[in-house]
Amino acid sequence: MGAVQFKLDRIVRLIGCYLKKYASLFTIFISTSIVVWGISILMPFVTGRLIDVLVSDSHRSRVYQYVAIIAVMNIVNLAVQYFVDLSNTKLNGKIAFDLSFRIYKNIKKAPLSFFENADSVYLSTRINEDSNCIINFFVRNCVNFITNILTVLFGFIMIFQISPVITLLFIGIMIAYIIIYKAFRQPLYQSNFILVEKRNQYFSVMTEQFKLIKYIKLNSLFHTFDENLIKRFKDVFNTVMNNFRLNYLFSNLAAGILVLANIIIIFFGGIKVINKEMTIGNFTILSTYFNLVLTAVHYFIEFSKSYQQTLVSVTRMEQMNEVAAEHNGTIRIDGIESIDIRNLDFKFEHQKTLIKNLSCTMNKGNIYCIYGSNGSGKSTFLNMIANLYSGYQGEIFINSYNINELDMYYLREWHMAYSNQAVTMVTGSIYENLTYGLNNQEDLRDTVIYWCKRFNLYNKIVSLPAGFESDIAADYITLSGGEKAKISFIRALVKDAPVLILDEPTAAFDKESVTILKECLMEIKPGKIILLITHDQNIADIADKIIRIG
Ligand SMILES: Nc1ncnc2c1ncn2[C@@H]1O[C@H](COP(=O)(O)OP(=O)(O)OP(=O)(O)O)[C@@H](O)[C@H]1O
Repeated sequence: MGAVQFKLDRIVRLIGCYLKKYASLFTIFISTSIVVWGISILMPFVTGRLIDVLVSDSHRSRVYQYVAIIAVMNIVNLAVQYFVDLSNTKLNGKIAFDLSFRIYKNIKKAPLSFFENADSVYLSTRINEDSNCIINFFVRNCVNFITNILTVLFGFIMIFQISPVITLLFIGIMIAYIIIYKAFRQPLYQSNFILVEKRNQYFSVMTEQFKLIKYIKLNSLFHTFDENLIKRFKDVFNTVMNNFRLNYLFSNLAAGILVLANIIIIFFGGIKVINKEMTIGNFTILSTYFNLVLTAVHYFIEFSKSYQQTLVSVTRMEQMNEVAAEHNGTIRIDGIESIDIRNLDFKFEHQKTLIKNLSCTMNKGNIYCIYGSNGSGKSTFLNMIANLYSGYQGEIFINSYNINELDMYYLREWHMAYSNQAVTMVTGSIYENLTYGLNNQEDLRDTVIYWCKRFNLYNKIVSLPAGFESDIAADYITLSGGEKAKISFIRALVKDAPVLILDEPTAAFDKESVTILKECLMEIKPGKIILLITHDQNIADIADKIIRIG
């Protein structure tokens, strides 16, 4: 019991705060559920009494009385059930969102290295599936667990009053059930763990096919991808079947005992009625309460199955919740005058040194070209200035502050603009993509239009059916590589931050666009530090200084 208690504590630790946040919804849910339960528990008794009134020669008015009571009970039951379902749906939806939102928020603050080997679809399905499972389990059972215990107790008392012998049968059932549960507990947990892991991984492979659709088509890899999916499906399917067999065995062993018990009670009860030792009404009450109790016991069988599933989700959710956040300092500065790199050494784990003893200073009003061969560490260096990597030797200063002291989230949000070679588009309109994350987006429309015209993108956008408001998906494939690169670059320009970081901005540009980009970098450079990675000598000639990497 201690262990079970401890594990329930873990569930409450994860979602306890929502009990307070949604206290009124919980109150409605619990109170209405108790009313519905109360009616269901009293109904067999009233019905049994009605049967006895019908069998005996009682006055008609007593029959009417019972019928009226039963009718009222049913109507109240129907009406209250609506509020049970409504509050249940609201609680499930709201808390599942809150919990997954909290975990997403936490995970996003994890160091970049956490994501390097993590599959995004796997992670998001895992978080969503686990939060739904935990909330569903908690809301479904927070009332049902208590009412089913009460049902067992109440039924126990009723059965005892009518037949103490049958009460012994009932105790026997409970003992048999506990033995079965103890034998199955661990295998159920393990089987559920393997199943959810494999299911999430399979879903991730499935989604990957759509992400890579262009690649699949271009290389006509349909067959290879199909085979891969079929192979993985077989693996998941075997796991599903093993899990099914185990669950089936557990449920049916327990349910078999219940069926046996039911047959015994009908047999003995029937004989007692024939021998006139029990009235038909009492037999009805006995068998209905016995069935209610069996249903409650059955509930505990299902509860223990879903409890093991939920513990799997709790364990996985705890792992997500405990992912340590990356370091971020507290000092906020407004404006960036200089960036100072001192004796920087950096290597990725298990790799050779990438950046060795690098020192340089970058001041406002200059363009710095980061130069080096493929894989020499240029993008890594820019990421280090944004403080995305830790574990380096040496120091990086911004305005004389070590970047580890600075609130880099704030600095990146307001004082750094970034455009990289792998263009990032988000799901939303083109205009949203051009102004993503910026304040007062509508006020920026003139600026956005100005830069779009300058980069010959304006006519293309307004020719689309909804113009700037045309919706695009994050993996949108009908804009050209150059057009996407222009959107990414314009977004960085519109942000108008004191530091502009450009990682191969011209890789997809035509000659004319490269000239325009050079012109506009020259125009804006007086107020900014511009860091530029390029292999294009044609653009490198606007640099005030070359920083060599590797
Ligand atoms: N997160 C990472 N973990 C391990 N190795 C990494 C990681 N990111 C990059 N690397 C490796 O570090 C090296 C430098 O990568 P980086 O992207 O900085 O090179 P680059 O100079 O910008 O190259 P390119 O000119 O080809 O764009 C590469 O060999 C790359 O494989």
